Amino acid sequence: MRAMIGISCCVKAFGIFATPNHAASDSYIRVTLGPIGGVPVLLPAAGEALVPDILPRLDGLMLTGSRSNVHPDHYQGPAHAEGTPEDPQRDSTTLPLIRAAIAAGLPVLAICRGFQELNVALGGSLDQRIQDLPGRLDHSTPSDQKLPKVRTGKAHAVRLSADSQLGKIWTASGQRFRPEAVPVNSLHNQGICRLAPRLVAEAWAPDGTVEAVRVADAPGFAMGVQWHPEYDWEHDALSRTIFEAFGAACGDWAAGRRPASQVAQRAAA
Ligand SMILES: N[C@@H](CCC(=O)NCCCC(=O)O)C(=O)O
Repeated sequence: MRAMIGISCCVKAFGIFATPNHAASDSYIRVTLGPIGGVPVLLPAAGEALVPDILPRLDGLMLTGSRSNVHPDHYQGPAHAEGTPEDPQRDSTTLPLIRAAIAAGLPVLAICRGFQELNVALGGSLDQRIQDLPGRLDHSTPSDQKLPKVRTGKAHAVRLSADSQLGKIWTASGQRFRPEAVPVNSLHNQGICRLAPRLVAEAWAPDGTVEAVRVADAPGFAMGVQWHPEYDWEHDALSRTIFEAFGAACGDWAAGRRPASQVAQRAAA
C-alpha cells in the first residue's frame, strides 16, 4: 500500500470572478507520484479543526512553496509592506498541522514557504525582505521572470554543516557532492531570522541565510529546505535523493514501522 502524502494547499483566486480555490502546484503532485512513491493528498487550507481528523490518515506531510507569506502576527513581526501576498487560511492550517505532525513523529518535508512555516510553527521568526538587509544577496526571482532556466535554475551554492542529516542522506545514497558548495535554485524574499529552538540549521547561503534545517529531537525524517528540489529532481540526483529519502520514511510509516528512537521513547513512557 503506497504512503498517503499530505500536501499543503494555498487559497488562490481563479477565474473572472476571482473565486477562492484551494490549490497546489503540479510539481508537488508529480514528485509525489515519482521519487516519493506515494499518493498525493491535497490538504485544503480549512483551518486547525481538521488537523485531528487529517493527521492520523497521513503517512507523511509535505509543506509546499508559495508566493504568499506567513503573516507576521505569527512571529510578532512588523506588518508586511503594502502589497506583500499573504494567505491567512493557509497559515491557520499549516502551523498547527506542523506542530501536530512533529509531535506525532510523522515524516515532514518543508519546502520554501513550508520551510519558513516550520520555523514559525516551532517558535522562530522571519526576515521579510532579506535582499534589503546589509550584506545579503537577492534570493528572489522577479515575478515577471518568464524564462524557466532563470526562474528555477541554480542561483547560488549552499554550505552543509559537517553533521547535517542532508549530507548523511546524500552520502548514504552514494551521491557525489561538495558539502561546501551544493548548487541550489532560489525563489524567495523572506528567510529565517530567529531560528526556532527545536531546529538545527544544516546549510547556509554565502550571505549566511539559513537554507536547510532539521528538527533536533524528531525521531525520524523531519527537515526543511529554503530552495525548490521539486523543480530539479528529474535532472538532479541530489534533489531526487531528498524526495526518495522522504518517501522511504513515509513508506515505513505506512507499513507501521516506526523509527527505533520513537519505539524506545514510547516503551520508556
Ligand atoms: N513567499 C515566500 C516563500 C517563497 C516561496 O515559497 N517561493 C515559491 C515560489 C513559487 C512560484 O514562484 O510559483 C518568500 O518570498 O520568501
